[in-house]
Amino acid sequence: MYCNFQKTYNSGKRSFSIDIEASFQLNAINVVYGNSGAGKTSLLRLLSGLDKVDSGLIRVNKKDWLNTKNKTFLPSHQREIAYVFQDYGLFPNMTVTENLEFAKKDINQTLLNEVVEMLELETLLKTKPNHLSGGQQQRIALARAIVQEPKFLFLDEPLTAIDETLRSKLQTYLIQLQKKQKFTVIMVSHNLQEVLKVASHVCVIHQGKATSQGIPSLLLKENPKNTLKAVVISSGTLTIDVVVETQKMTILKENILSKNYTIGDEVEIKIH
Ligand SMILES: Nc1ncnc2c1ncn2[C@@H]1O[C@H](COP(=O)(O)OP(=O)(O)OP(=O)(O)O)[C@@H](O)[C@H]1O
Repeated sequence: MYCNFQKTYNSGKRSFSIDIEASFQLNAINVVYGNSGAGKTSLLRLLSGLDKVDSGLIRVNKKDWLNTKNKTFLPSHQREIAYVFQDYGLFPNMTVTENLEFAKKDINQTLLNEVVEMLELETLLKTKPNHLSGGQQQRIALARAIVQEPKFLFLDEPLTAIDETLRSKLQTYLIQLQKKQKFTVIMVSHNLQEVLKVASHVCVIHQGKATSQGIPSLLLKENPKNTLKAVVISSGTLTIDVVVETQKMTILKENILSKNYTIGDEVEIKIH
């Protein structure tokens, strides 16, 4: 997927311009990474056709989703995208089951059952979204997107409200599911650990521009001041392994006890 487009958002006296040239890998997990306000959500909305660009091109498999030169504009539903919004966008008047079943005609029951189990939704099925926590609603929004069996899954910070243990499990599930279903994921994240775990391609956004793109280890090289947070769970040598698709990368080995850390302390680790 290739895009090169421009858009200026205006609200009152403030304006924000996006000018992005980027490529995303098909049948892979791509992460859009950047600080708050960098333009990540805007990029996703423009790629999906929810917002219209001022000028530019989006080309997917030699087909134009958008080309302002010849006025091509494929509406969102024709791009075969399922979108998980930052505010979840669930139907408040429907139960969880109804929200999920409404997502697709002739829903794949096997996939639905698997997703309900993996996202731990069994006990929530008869409840309406406004009786649920943010993390629970986020899981339902993710489930609803997956059962649509889209070609493209656009995820805007889909796991932020979910506790760490379940988040890690869901990241692993997303990696496995992507390999099985072979869809293309474009996922917004500002969590470096998440990028390293799930992404095979990363696009870094800064002030509305794509500043670097490539495999996640490239991102680390280009941002050597990035840090990871870890909690000391045992004494001895601290080794952190990060699996990036086929690569295994040891970030740092150091004797933590020599620095007077004790079990339970949070440590920040610089990436070399
Ligand atoms: N419809 C709009 N009208 C005016 N300004 C907008 C509009 N949409 C986005 N912006 C501005 O564009 C900038 C980028 O917003 P965006 O939500 O894309 O950032 P982000 O990287 O996703 O941030 P976050 O991580 O905090 O969600 C912000 O300054 C925002 O105020």
